[in-house]
Amino acid sequence: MLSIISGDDVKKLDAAFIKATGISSWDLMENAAKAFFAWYQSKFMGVMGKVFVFSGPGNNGGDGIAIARLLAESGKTVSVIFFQEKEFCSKDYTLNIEKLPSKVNLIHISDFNFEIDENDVVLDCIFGIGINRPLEGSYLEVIERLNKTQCHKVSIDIPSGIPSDEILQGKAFKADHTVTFQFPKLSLLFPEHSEFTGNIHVVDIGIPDFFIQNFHKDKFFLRREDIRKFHKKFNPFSHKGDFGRIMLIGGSVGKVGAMVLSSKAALRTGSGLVHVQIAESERFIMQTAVPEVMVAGAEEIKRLDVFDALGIGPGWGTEVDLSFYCSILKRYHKPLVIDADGLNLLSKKPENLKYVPKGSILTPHIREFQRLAGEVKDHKERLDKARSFALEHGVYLVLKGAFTSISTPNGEQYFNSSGNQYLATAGSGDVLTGMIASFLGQGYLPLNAAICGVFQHGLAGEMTALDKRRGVIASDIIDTIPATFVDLDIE
Ligand SMILES: NC(=O)C1=CN([C@@H]2O[C@H](COP(=O)(O)OP(=O)(O)OC[C@H]3O[C@@H](n4cnc5c(N)ncnc54)[C@H](OP(=O)(O)O)[C@@H]3O)[C@@H](O)[C@H]2O)[C@@H](O)CC1
Ligand SMILES: [K+]
Repeated sequence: MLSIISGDDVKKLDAAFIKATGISSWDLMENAAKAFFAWYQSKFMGVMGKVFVFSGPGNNGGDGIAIARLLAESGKTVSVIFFQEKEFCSKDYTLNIEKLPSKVNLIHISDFNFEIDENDVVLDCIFGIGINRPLEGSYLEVIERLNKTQCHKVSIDIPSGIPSDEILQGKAFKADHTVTFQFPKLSLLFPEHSEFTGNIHVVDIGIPDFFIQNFHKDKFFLRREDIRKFHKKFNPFSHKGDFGRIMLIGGSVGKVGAMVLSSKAALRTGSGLVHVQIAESERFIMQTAVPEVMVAGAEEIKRLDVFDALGIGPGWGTEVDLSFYCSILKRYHKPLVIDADGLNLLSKKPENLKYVPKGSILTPHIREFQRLAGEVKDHKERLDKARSFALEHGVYLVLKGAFTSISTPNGEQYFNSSGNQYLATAGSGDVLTGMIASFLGQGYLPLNAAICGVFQHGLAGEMTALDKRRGVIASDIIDTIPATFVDLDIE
């Protein structure tokens, strides 16, 4: 798991790492350049065009010049386009200029004619996390011109113009790929910046995560290799009771499909027993669609505590008797999952939030969260609000979207890295509810249930999109859940 630290802390981290290990700041830049070069070789070596490296005056520009050297040594035709004479540039920029082989064309921006071909590659090393004001003058002109140029575009560390932790003011470089060092900068995860970042790739520059943790505050980036450790182990002696008994509550008239999806997803995620509480008239549809599910009667609703987890909300409608909802929340004493109409009903009567059992998992998408917590001006404020909401109510708040975030009752935030745009399809949220409720019912801690559910839901989306792309529907995601266990090597 990678810790996400602020741009200001990166500078302190660099200084502390250099002091502790005795390596030089130039070595660290060289590590960054080599890490980028390895990425480039794996992704871009087939691209035969020329490489244009646009280098700003700071260390981001210095990275670019070191990268230009490595690319030229590998046989590429490389030009460096610079903005400032070296005496106005950072120390490691200057050192790298001195090491640049003569075969690299070194061109001042005022002499550059912008003859860039479709097959050429532009590396954006104008500004990194040291940007401290909106772009202007020649920087702005060049970036606007590059944004209109057809070619391959890659940003180093962060698209130039975007600050590391804040929302962009003004313009920025539009990349097809952003190759970021060590961990994704927080602002790369904001939806407002998706048109600039392109695909995000994190490359390791050799600062161990335990070292970074000295600086970390409360934000983490979840990657595929992290997921195994959040899973419980089962063995051949495990029986269906060990896999949990859950109850899903929702499915009003005409909306029982949501419960079909949630309950199937829970079964595919490994639940031993799945009960559903739905509108009486929808019983036949439910049992035909998912024969493995048991439809709950009045008796089960009375004895809620026999269930290892509840999932409330899919297809429930907003006409539900609020006193019935409230009685469920008051009588159930373990963490549960609330989604969709379960959340909308809480927005209608926020005082009921106090009855939500501590450690429960709430899974709003952006609009549902807005109904619950109020308007925000941008994603940064939304994330801050999600954090304070989770702290205040003692819940795990799963804010769904690209890089779904999980805010915890102790103020931490975990960002998911799996998934794609094809998950934005009807019923996808119902699938996630079923998955998280299933893990919770299998005895996972709420954080682990949320992490495994969110990651594998995203992974199932990625895997099913391989041959379906925008044709992915929620049922395909469910069908792919078992393959995610295989893919991650989880028994
Ligand atoms: N551990 C790591 O992660 C490592 C990070 N590394 C790399 O270092 C990068 C950070 O480098 P950095 O701190 O030198 O900042 P960077 O973004 O190059 O620019 C600062 C310069 O720009 C200027 N300036 C600012 N805004 C401006 C504007 N709007 N318009 C005009 N000028 C503006 C500012 O000068 P000012 O005018 O404010 O005095 C200053 O000269 C990081 O992103 C990564 O690529 C690796 O090398 C090694 C390990
Ligand atoms: K950059």
